[in-house]
Amino acid sequence: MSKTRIAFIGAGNMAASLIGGLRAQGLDASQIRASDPGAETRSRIQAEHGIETFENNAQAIDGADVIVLAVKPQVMKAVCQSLQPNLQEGQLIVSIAAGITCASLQSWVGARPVVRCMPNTPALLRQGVSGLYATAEVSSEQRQQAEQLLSAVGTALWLEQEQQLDAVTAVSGSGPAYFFLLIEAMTAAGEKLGLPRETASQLTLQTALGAARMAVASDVDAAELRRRVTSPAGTTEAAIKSFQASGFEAIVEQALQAAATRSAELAEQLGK
Ligand SMILES: NC(=O)C1=CN([C@@H]2O[C@H](COP(=O)(O)OP(=O)(O)OC[C@H]3O[C@@H](n4cnc5c(N)ncnc54)[C@H](OP(=O)(O)O)[C@@H]3O)[C@@H](O)[C@H]2O)C=CC1
Ligand SMILES: O=C(O)[C@@H]1CCC=N1
Repeated sequence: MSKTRIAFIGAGNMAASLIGGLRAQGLDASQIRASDPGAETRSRIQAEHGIETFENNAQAIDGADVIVLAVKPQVMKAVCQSLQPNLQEGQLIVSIAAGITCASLQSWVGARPVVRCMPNTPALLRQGVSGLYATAEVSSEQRQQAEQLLSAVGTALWLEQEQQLDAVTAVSGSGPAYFFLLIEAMTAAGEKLGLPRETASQLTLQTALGAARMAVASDVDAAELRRRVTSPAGTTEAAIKSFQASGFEAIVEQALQAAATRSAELAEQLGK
């Protein structure tokens, strides 16, 4: 990574998280470029990270070793097709878009090395996790470059099958939103039980943080940690029984299935 030059196409939420992580890891601002149609977006990213920005995508990729496609899936085809004539030999394409397959990307940019990955927004705090899949054209040096890019913002896990990215998207790509939803719901319920909103919020947030840290640090699994909180005939047991009577596990399974199905649908709808 010491000399790798990286160009981001699209400088929105995820690109900003990744650029922040790379800069915090010590990558020089001169090694990173970004392009985006939004003048305000470009000014913000330039001011925050000191990198050069462009309105024109072709200018941003000139001389880059790695091109990170960080645009919405809906514009990916148009972006790839407009980049294609300007791509240079040996450039690695890394896509972070939900749903869009390597086959679609290669049909738009040519049979080039492509890594498809799915990061998540805690990348902003370098607490992200990503799944990565590489096409056969990707060299071992390029695999390392992609892994270092995603490792700069958290944990990077290689996948054997591209299809597994639908599941990664359902679990960790969209996952932060599920925890935020639980935080919202617990805070509101605490308030209904008579706590001031700010107190309910602090109790919920510190409990979420503490539980996640315990689960990560512990040598026993989450089910055992849960059992240790659950006294026989106590308060936790009452709450867990209520969750389970409402089909908690099935609700979670159905929600993740809906996300994975949507990921596959995006591939179908936007991949041609
Ligand atoms: N947000 C998340 O939690 C995650 C998102 N992803 C994936 O990351 C990708 C980006 O998502 P996110 O960062 O949230 O989206 P954002 O909308 O925040 O960022 C996308 C950026 O691309 C810009 N853009 C639009 N058209 C072009 C173009 N032709 N050339 C260059 N830039 C362009 C947009 O500008 P404008 O707004 O003006 O259109 C916007 O600034 C998506 O494909 C998503 O699936 C992956 C994992 C997690
Ligand atoms: O909701 C989405 O489609 C994107 C992909 C994963 C998280 N956000």
